Amino acid sequence: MLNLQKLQAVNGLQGQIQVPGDKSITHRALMIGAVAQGTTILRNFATGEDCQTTSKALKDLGVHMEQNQQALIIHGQGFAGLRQPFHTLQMNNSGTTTRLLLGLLAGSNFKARLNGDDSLKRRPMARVSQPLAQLGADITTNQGYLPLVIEGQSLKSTTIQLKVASAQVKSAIILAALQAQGTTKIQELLPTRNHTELMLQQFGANLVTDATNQTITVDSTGTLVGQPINVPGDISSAAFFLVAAAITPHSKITIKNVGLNPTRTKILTVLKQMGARIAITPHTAPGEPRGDVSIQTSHLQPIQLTESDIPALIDELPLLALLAAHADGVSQINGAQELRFKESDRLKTVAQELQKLGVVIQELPDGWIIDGTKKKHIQDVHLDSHGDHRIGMMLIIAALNSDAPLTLNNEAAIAISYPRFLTTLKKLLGARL
Ligand SMILES: O=C(O)C1=C[C@@H](OP(=O)(O)O)[C@@H](O)[C@H](O)C1
Ligand SMILES: C=C(OP(=O)(O)O)C(=O)O
Repeated sequence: MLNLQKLQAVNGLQGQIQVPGDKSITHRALMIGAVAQGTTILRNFATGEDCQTTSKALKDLGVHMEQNQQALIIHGQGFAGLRQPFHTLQMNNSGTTTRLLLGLLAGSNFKARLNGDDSLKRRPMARVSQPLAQLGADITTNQGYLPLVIEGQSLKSTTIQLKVASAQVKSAIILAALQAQGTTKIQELLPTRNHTELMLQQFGANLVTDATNQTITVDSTGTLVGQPINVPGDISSAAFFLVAAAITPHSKITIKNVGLNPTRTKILTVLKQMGARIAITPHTAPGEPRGDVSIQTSHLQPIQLTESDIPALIDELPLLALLAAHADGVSQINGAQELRFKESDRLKTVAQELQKLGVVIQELPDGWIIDGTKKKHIQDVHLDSHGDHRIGMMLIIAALNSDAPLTLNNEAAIAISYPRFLTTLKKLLGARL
């Protein structure tokens, strides 16, 4: 149990920090590096538990990797270099590992069994096994959930219309399409993060995107060649501190080297729309866009968001609820039903935990209504992450401005994406470590 009373922001948040490398990009670099030919050198990669789950699974599949102080070196031997694992592949808490790996293994010449922790076992896998089956994949799920068995098949290309706006599902299909005979067309429901597409283009895949039609065309004729990848800071991790500074008096912070891929930056747009004093200085480096982001304490206006706004800030929505609780008016978020399928049912857990803090928040089937003008007294000092890293970190930020004796249960979940979160937060608070 974490004592949150020790983490009060008495003098605001100040200073300059960096956040860990992007989790989504790290998962992809590990997997694509593993099936490319030659050496992939990965710098500034995410070291949280989810990405360790990916590297462990790849090692279990026979991929050779070594780590020195600055870089992870992956010795890829093509798709044909993957080997049947000796035991069940453990997906732990990571949805991205599970779903992308299914795409990677769909065209192999062996069988693998995948399982996960209790949270992951509650998350839907039919959304990925069904479209992969259209390419000829053979996946037997436990009624749409883990554990599952995948038996590699020779795959045939086709056209696939995605039924959910999910970068994980899209990426799984793209990774399978690289192994399918012919040309696969994927039609997205809404644009989602495009790190898989950008990285595969860098590695030499034959992949074309059409932003106007939201289609991706993948041909298996390209050859993937190992690449150097310098991962930008994770905007989804940076967001905790951006929101903390915006809502905490006397704050002014800068986060260096944050990933600024437009499919991920909606939180910055929304902060601006809400009136946050934010400045972005882009870098000119090649590869994924990145830059420095500065923010100060701000007077916030309410916001309305609908379905098309959601994918580009999907993981920041718990934080957005907290921002809305500090805005001068009533905010409404709709079209966010995907939050029910994350590490926890985030629509429910966010409402439940913020209500403990006296926030006036109503859970809707697909979002929330949050009245920032009507704060009640603290209802319960015992907060809970529900084993969900993003809920845990959001609650720590929510508690910064309270002098109540608050505690956080299940705080260990933070290590899923950000093991050093508290160290960095304490640095910004000026606290002794
Ligand atoms: O592709 C990815 O790396 C991710 C996609 C999103 O999930 P969905 O694809 O399920 O929306 C996001 O919530 C997750 O944290 C990471
Ligand atoms: C949903 C998340 O991750 P995953 O789906 O990979 O478990 C997340 O990091 O918020």
